[in-house]
Amino acid sequence: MNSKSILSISNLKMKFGDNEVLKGINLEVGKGDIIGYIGPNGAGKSTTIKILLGLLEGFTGEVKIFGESIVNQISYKKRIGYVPESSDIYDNLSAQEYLTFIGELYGLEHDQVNKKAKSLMKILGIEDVYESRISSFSKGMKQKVLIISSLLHNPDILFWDEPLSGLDANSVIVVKEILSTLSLRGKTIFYSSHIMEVVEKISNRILLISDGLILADGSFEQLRDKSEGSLEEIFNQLTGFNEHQSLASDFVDIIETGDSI
Ligand SMILES: Nc1ncnc2c1ncn2[C@@H]1O[C@H](COP(=O)(O)OP(=O)(O)OP(=O)(O)O)[C@@H](O)[C@H]1O
Repeated sequence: MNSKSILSISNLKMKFGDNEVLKGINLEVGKGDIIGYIGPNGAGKSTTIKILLGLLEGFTGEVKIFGESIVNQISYKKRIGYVPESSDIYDNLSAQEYLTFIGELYGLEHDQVNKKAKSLMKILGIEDVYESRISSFSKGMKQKVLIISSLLHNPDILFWDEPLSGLDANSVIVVKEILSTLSLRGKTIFYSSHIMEVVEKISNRILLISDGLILADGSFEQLRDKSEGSLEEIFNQLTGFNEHQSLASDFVDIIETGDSI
C-alpha cells in the first residue's frame, strides 16, 4: 500500500434492525491501490460501498475520504466515480442523453462531455449506439456505459460494484488495462466482484469480508502464503466452505426424486 491514505475506515459498524451487517471494519487505502473487495453473498460489500458513497446513514465508526470525515460533507463526491450494481432506471434515455446528463451533473459543459463520452464509447466499440436507447442495449453494452459514466469527470477514486459483469473476454482485458493505467496515474480503485479469476488478475490488494468482518487483507501472493490454490479455493477455505459436492448432489437428488431433505 502507498503511504498517502485516500480512504480510512475505523471500527465501521452498520445494523439493519437487529441484523448487524458490518461488525467493525478497519481499513487504510492508499493512492493508486486497486482493491478487490470480495466475500460471500450478503457479507456486506454493497453496504460498505454505499456508506462510502454517502448513500447510507446510521453507521457508527469513522470513515474518512481524502483525509476528512464523510459525515455532513458532500464535496468529496465530486472526486468519486461510481458504478452501481445495476442502473435500470435510466433505460429510457439514450446513451448520449444519459452520459451528457451525468457529465453536466458533475459540472462539465454539454459540448465537452458530449465529445468526451462519444470518444470513450468509440474506444469501447459501442459508438454506433451512442444515440440509441439504453433499453435496447445488451448487458455488456449497458455495463460499458456505466463504466464511462463513472469516469467522465476524471475522479480520483472509483467505487465499482461488480464492474465487469456482462463484459466479454476482450472487453475485460481492455478494462483491466484501463484500471492499471488509472492506478499508475494515481487513481484509487475499490471494486467488488464475484469473478475470482478477474479479482486475482486485476487487484494489487484483495480484501475478503465475511460475516461483517475483514477476514483477509493482502496481495494475491500474500493470501496464497496463508492458504493454498487459486483465489476461488482460498475464498472457499477462508470462509470455511467445503460443502459444494454434497450440496450439489442433494440438489440434483431432489430434482430427480422430488423428495425433500
Ligand atoms: N436496505 C436494507 N435493509 C435491510 N437489510 C439490508 C439492506 N441492505 C442490505 N441489507 C442486508 O445486509 C446484508 C448485506 O447486504 P449487502 O448487499 O451489503 O451484501 P453483499 O456482500 O453486497 O452481497 P452480494 O454479494 O449478494 O451482492 C444482507 O443480509 C442484506 O439483506
